Amino acid sequence: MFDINQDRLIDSSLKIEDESEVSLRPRNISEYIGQTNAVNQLNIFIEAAKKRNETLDHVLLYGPPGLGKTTLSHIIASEMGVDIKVTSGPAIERAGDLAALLTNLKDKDILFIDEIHRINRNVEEVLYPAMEDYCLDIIIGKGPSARSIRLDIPKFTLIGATTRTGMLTSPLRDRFGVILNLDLYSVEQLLEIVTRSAKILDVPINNDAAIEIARRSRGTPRIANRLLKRVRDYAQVIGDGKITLKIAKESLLVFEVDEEGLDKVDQRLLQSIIKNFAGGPVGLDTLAASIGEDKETIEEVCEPFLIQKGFLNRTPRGRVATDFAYKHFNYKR
Ligand SMILES: Nc1ncnc2c1ncn2[C@@H]1O[C@H](COP(=O)(O)OP(=O)(O)OP(=O)(O)O)[C@@H](O)[C@H]1O
Ligand SMILES: [Mg+2]
Repeated sequence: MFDINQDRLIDSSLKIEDESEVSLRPRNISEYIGQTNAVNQLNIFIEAAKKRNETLDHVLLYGPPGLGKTTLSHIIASEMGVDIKVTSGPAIERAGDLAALLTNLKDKDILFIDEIHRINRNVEEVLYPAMEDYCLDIIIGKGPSARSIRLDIPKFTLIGATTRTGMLTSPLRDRFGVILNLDLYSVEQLLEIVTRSAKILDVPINNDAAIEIARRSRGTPRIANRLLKRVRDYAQVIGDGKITLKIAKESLLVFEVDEEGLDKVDQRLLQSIIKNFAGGPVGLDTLAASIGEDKETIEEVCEPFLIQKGFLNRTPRGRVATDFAYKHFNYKR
């Protein structure tokens, strides 16, 4: 009936079906829930740039996947009243690709580069003068007759998104005037998001059911929206279409998301630290090998949430399971 033996439901990376999430995407700053710190700062910079009729300074957004970096970039563009071109680090293969993108922009336009930490080294070097002086240094010819010419490009704004600033080289990081960190969302904020999305999707939902979904969304709007859609399917097939607390709990059980929002990977990770490594400390490499997941997923997807929730600590000697984790799985120290 419900074959959910698919990928990780709780995975916050973008899936094909999430494309329909575009309709759930907030269009302006007033619809954007939470991230007050980032939003307040942005409001000021946008206002100031508009007053001076200048280009917005380059912005770097960082935080775990699915927290709204892409959404925020589109909102910045619409608040500034400019166009935005979207690309990603791995998509820009050669310096020439970047040059083509940049020369096609207009003054004040935004170039959004997702996963900017995965940008090619040669391409990155073209970005430096582009960001700093709005120009490109192009080399014409080869060997002794080669010469370099400077080409002016429009005064654009670069918005870069990355999961961790630590993965950026410092010359690149230093060229961003504004660096904003997006935090995991609180249950209250996720509740607002679930309620808003349910309204847009036109599914009736009880408040206690919405809280349940919010609680199990690992602090991530993308997961909240995804769980809401799956629970909606369940409600329509098993129930009468309305999402009640009972329906929400039942379906989340089928999807193997526990009461704290931990999925199978989170559970395996914590249980492995407890059972195989006596609670830790255990190094990331060893841990990754023991549960057969890659390091990046553990660091960028699992850990921020597990640390926020108090299940896990990162120490200089490795990862440690907390008392709370022991209690959650009913293990004794
Ligand atoms: N502040 C918010 N308020 C309401 N909904 C939000 C908010 N932030 C994100 N969302 C919802 O979550 C979805 C995912 O957001 P988005 O694609 O912007 O994440 P992201 O940080 O760019 O993720 P990734 O790092 O994977 O690219 C959006 O489609 C939107 O529906
Ligand atoms: Mg994105």
